[in-house]
Formats: sequence, structure tokens, C-alpha cells
Amino acid sequence: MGTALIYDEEMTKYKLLWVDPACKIEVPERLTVSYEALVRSGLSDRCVSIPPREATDAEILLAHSEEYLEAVKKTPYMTLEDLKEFTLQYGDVYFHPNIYHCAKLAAGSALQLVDSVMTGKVRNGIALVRPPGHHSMRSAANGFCVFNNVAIAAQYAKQKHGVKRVLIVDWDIHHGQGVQYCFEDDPSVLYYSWHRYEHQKFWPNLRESDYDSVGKGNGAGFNVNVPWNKVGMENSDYLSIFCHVLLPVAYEFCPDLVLVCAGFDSAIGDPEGEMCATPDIFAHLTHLLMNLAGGKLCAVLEGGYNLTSLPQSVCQTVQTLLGDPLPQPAGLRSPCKSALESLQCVRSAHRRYWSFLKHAANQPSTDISTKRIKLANEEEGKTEMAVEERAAEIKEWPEPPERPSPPVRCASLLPEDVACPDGLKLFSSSKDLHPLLASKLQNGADDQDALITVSRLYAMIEKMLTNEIGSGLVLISDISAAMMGALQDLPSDLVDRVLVVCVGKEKDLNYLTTDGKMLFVQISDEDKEKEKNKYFIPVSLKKGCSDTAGFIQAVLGLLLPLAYEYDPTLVLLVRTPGSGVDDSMWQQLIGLLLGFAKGHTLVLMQTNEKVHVGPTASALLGRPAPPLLELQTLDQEDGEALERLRERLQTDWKMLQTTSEGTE
Ligand SMILES: NCCCNCCCCCC(=O)CS
Ligand SMILES: [Zn+2]
Repeated sequence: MGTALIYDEEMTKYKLLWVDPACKIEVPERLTVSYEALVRSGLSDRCVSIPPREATDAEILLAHSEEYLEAVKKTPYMTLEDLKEFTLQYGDVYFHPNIYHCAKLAAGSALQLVDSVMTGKVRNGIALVRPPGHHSMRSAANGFCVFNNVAIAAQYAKQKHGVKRVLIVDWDIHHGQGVQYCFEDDPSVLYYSWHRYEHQKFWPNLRESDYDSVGKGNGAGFNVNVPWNKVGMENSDYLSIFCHVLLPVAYEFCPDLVLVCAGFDSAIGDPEGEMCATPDIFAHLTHLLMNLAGGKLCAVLEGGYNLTSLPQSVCQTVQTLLGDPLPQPAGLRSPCKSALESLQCVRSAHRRYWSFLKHAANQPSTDISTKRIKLANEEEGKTEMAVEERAAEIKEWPEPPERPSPPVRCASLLPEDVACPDGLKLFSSSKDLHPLLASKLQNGADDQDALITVSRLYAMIEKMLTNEIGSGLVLISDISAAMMGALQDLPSDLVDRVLVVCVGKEKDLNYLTTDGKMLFVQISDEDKEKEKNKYFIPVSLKKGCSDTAGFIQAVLGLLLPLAYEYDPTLVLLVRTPGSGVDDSMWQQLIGLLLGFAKGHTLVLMQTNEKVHVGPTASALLGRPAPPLLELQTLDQEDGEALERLRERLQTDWKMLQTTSEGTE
């Protein structure tokens, strides 16, 4: 299934008609440069083009009052003076004779997107719209927004398509207070937003944008605010928040639809955000959401004002929606102290609502809410530097890397009696022994055909590293012997960083290296605490890999941050017999791992587990994993054990930090 693209140049046909410094960045070119970049890169041709439509009154009233709608309806007939007058009653927004028409098209585009995804016409999609929506409230326009496109879309999805749980991810750099107000007592809509806050000093300067606004009444826990109290946040800050806050909560919430308030003012170069995250980060943020809700994801443009990083970020997002390989995440490092403070505050504010956060550290000593009060008092004196001055420090950043699709998306090495799943290509390699292994043969290595298998494995890996092959699936008779053989020399001669993820128990792991050429993470029911070292991480779950809640927490809270920091050039995923991992969890794991090493994941399974070949192939081909069944809550002991393991490892692995304790 494809990716929908909704765009119409009609939505470029309104602009600011008078002088207002706060609004001048919201220009029609935002849409044209984004769409033109999609055309120039050939991405628009690969999408399913869906026309926008005007939202009806009834649809707009899903999130707005009648009096507000009636008032906006009058604007097309207003004189310039009337428009100015009308605008004065709202904040940081402007009206234009054609903005009501465009606002209906923007909201209607979001609804077209929801229909296309919910009816299975496409898998996912993006709507490039103006005016944006997430600041507009029930009876007020605000922050360039007239109708709340995504809030209307969420209500519409519930009402028309019977969607039970909607996740809204707002990665725009501003707090979508309009969305928060709309759903704060509604447990069927989980609103997640990060936003520049600077202890309430940044627009819209709302007390309720802080981390302690968790939702009200039945909605308590279903509103997650992550305040950025400093500018200059980087890729590592964004990814650590996704791994340690958003994803655990999102998986536990188990949505059947994901809506993204896709604002790109959170990208480097933006005058509003003043952050330093590079456009390729949106490839990863999109990817991390694509295995939720069976892949049903609708992205709707919000902000984004740098006419270079905006189109780059839009292209990165669309390319991921289309299933192209991800770029290796650029230069990750430790999340900054301020991000860790926010991370700790959000996790502690939500620990009582989400079993995955239950073991989070308690309220931090340096509670940032006291800072808010103190700074607010100091605030009287200081005047804000003009946004223009600060934006002048705009940094340079590299063009996002090419993300070529390999000619063979997934190759397989299977025994003769196992049929090759559709979509996979049988890997044929020369029968003779790989030169790296020839020496073994001379000193009479015992198992001839194991060596042949390992040799063909090497050949496949070589083709992955030259991007002739994307991912691989290999069935072998005996996992442990082959694995030992294959891994013995693999790191030193073939690739420089291999992430080995071993699902299930594996007895003798004596080939582990400690030189960093290989990071070995094992998830099983075995407790190997004592053997742990920086590059061998045994994660033990009491009930083993069949415990989906424990497994997904180990993957999200440990494996993902480790993998981002390690940044492997190859991922080797080994499933040992009797691991007990269920297929949907297995597919979720593969889907997430494909985000690393440009999609070069090689799966090793034992022939007697060939019943799992179908689901494995489906995941390796980029098909979305089925939603995990209602997750049972995380086992208390396992939760504590995972938390202890994370705490102990965080000195070596900075992406595992979730508190600011111990940072300079
Ligand atoms: N009143 C002092 C300066 C305020 N600047 C307001 C900018 C609104 C931005 C809204 C936006 O980007 C939507 S995504
Ligand atoms: Zn914004």
C-alpha cells in the first residue's frame, strides 16, 4: 500500500496584508518550497496524490463553537480595516479574505488523509497545508491557526471510522495548546507534545504547557508535555525523549491511529525554534511511529519557517513514509542536562499513569518548576532579544544524505525444502569457501557444511555493505555452532560495528569481543548479570521473551537508545529456538531494528522454526507489524531489574540516561 500526498496551491493564496512582526514568517512560500522539493526529488511521483476538500460546518464544529465558525465565515467579505479589527481579538494570527477558504481546505485535507488511511486506500500519508491548526481553540484563532486541523481529524476518525484510541504526536516546536484543551479530559486521545518553553518565557507562555499538565479527570495521564527549557536541542535530545517517554507510553496506549502535528520549526535553522536537530532526524521520528497502529499514520503540516530546513525535513519524512532506508543518525551524543531534567520531570509526573514509567526516578532534586517561578519573577526586567537577532546565529548543516533503495530489498538463504517467501530473493553465492574461512579449512575445521553456510553468510553480508542487498533472512540447522563460527571473525574483517541482538538463550558466548567491534544484547530468561560488560548486555525477563510487556520495555528503554548511540553498520538479529517471542512482537522488533545500519538487518533463525519465516519476511520487507495485543502491565520485578540495569549501564552509554543526576 502507498503513501498519500495532499497538496493544493490554493492554500498558498493568502498572506499577511499589513505589518505585524509576529506573523511575517508565516508566508505562502512555506508550502511551495516544500511541494517543489518533493517534486524535484521525485518523491511526489511515488506518492498517491489525493485532492483536498473543504471541511463541512459539521466537521469544523467537532472542535469549534458555532459562534466562532459564524464569525470566521464573515471574513471573506471584510474590508482590510475590518480584517485588521477582527484580527485584534486574537493573538499572533492574521486574517485575509481567502484564509477561511484555505482553513476549510486545510482541515478537509486532514480528513481526506484520515479517510484514505482508514479505508486502506493507502498505508500512511502527509498533508501539506496552510493555515496550520494546533494553536487554534474552540472559539479562538491563535498562532497563525484558524481551525484545529488535527483535533478535527481525531474527532472525525473516532466518529466516522469508529477509531477507539488516537495518538497525536506533536513534534512542532510550539505547544499545541488548542489540541491539549480539546482532549485533556478524553482518555481516547493521547496528546504528546514537546515544545520550546524556557520556563514559561517562550510563546505562548502558558503555565499549562509544563510537564505537570498530565490531563484532567478521566484524561489524567493522556496528556504528555515535554518542555524544552533551553534552545539548541540536538538529535540525541529528541531521540532520547522518544525512547524514554513517548514510545513506552505509545506502545502501552496501543493506538489504532497515529496523527502527527508535523511542524518542522523544531529543525535546525528555524527562527522560532532555534534548535539544532538536523532534517534527517524526522526520518527517524517518523520511522519510530510507523509500527504503531498497524502503520496507520497521518502527518499534517503545522509550523516550519526556515525555507531550507523545512523542505529538507518534509522530504525526509515522506521518504520514510514510502519505506526507503533510513540515514545513519548523525553524530549522536549525550542528551544535554536540560533535556535530562525535562525527561526526568515528565517521567516522574507520569509514573503513576503508565506501567512502563512506574520505575522512573522520583521528582528530581533540581525541580525545574521552582526555576520557572524564580525566572518569571526576574522576567520583568529583561526584554526579549528580537527573534531576528537570535535567528542571525543560524548554523550551517549538511544536506541530508542520499537514501538509495538497494536493488534487492531482502535476500534469503534457505534450505532446499523451505519455500522462499514472496518478495524475498533467493541469495545465490558461489559454492567455494569465503577466503576468510579458507584458513579454517586447512586446520581441519570439523564441520564442513557449517563452514559453507557461514561462508555464504559472509558473502551476503558483503553484498549488504555495498547496498546491493537491504536485509537478509538466513535459516540454518544449528544456530549456536554457526553463530560461533560466523561471529568469530565477522567484526574484525568484514564490518566495523555489528549490533547482535540475540532473542532467547544461547549457551556459550565465548566469542564475544570487548573491543567495541560488536555490541551483543541478549534478551532471554537467563540471568547473566555477572558476565555483563560494556559490550555484552544480558537482559533477563523472568518469564522470558513471551512476556510482551517486559520485552517491549527492554527494546524501547534499553535496546533502542543503545543502538542509536552505538550506530552499527550491520544488525544481526538471532532468534534461538524456544525463545517464546510471539510473532507480532518479533515483527515490531524487526521493524524498529530496520531503522539502524541503513536497513541492513540480517536475521538468523533455525530451520526447525521455519513456521516464523512468513512474518519475518513481511517485517523485513517493511510491512508494518500488526498492533501488539492489549499489553498486560509490566511485571514489577522485571521493571525494577530493567531500571537497575539501565542505571548501571548509563555511565558507559549516555543515551540510557533518564535523569540529570551526575551530569555536569
Ligand atoms: N508576541 C511575541 C512574539 C510571539 N511570536 C509568536 C509566534 C507564533 C508562532 C506560531 C507558530 O509557529 C505555529 S506552528
Ligand atoms: Zn510551531
